[in-house]
Amino acid sequence: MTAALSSTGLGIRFGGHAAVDGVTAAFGAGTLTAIVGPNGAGKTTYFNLLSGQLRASAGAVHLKGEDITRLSAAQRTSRGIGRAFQLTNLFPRLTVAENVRLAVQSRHSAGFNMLAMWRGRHDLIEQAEHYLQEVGLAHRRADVSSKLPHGDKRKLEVAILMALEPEILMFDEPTAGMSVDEVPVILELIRKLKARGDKTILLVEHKMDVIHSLADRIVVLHNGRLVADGAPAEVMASAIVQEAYLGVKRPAMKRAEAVHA
Ligand SMILES: Nc1ncnc2c1ncn2[C@@H]1O[C@H](COP(=O)(O)OP(=O)(O)OP(=O)(O)O)[C@@H](O)[C@H]1O
Repeated sequence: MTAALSSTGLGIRFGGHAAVDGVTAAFGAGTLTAIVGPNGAGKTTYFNLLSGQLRASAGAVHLKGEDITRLSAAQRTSRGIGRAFQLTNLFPRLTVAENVRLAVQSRHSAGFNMLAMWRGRHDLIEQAEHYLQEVGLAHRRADVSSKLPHGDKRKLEVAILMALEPEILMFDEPTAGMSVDEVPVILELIRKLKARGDKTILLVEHKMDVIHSLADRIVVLHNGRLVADGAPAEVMASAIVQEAYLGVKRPAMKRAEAVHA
């Protein structure tokens, strides 16, 4: 079966350094894959290559069989690749509701800049309200987004992503900087998206409990290379992961600590 999203020999060099080095992986529709690896392993760079923020110096990216390697990030978004950034896709001066409405609107019209068009479009307003309810931000609908606490900004980011209704959802450390009691809210949202069964979800994550509770599969990157790919239990038990990744937390793994640094 054709993968929803795949990379073949994907790579990029910064100067002489291969940040991502020949990564081949395929992500099936309805699956959630966690991308893990030590700091500097190339996870975010790999995400950037898949979503089009960076152009590959080698290899290809395919979306449902179509070669999208040369497409811009905006073209990939319009084809169904959605990514939650680290808060960079919020309009800080707009309210929470306006941010989500713009995302809904972008699916229904060409423009991002016509809040006036909302008059009379109760169907779109209701859709935006639905996503706000889903992420538990309805009570914040009139707040200016720049004034939100960090956790609420992350929830808003997820609401915006959901409102874009992408087929592929990419989350880069969605719970980073969140308080302990906020983390489950985001995890529940991702779990719900997964339960729909029609989304392909990629998640860069450091927290092992999060990975274990959500992932169908784990891809491990190390020094830009894919070093393991499989079911969570199998991958976490593999020697290469124990040494290269989990090793950073174990006293005997001085070498892995050096890699981590
Ligand atoms: N724009 C860039 N220019 C030069 N080097 C870069 C650039 N972006 C990333 N790198 C380098 O590429 C390597 C991979 O970085 P990347 O941020 O993808 O790792 P990561 O696995 O996401 O790390 P972390 O877990 O710390 O976020 C690192 O050595 C990093 O310094």
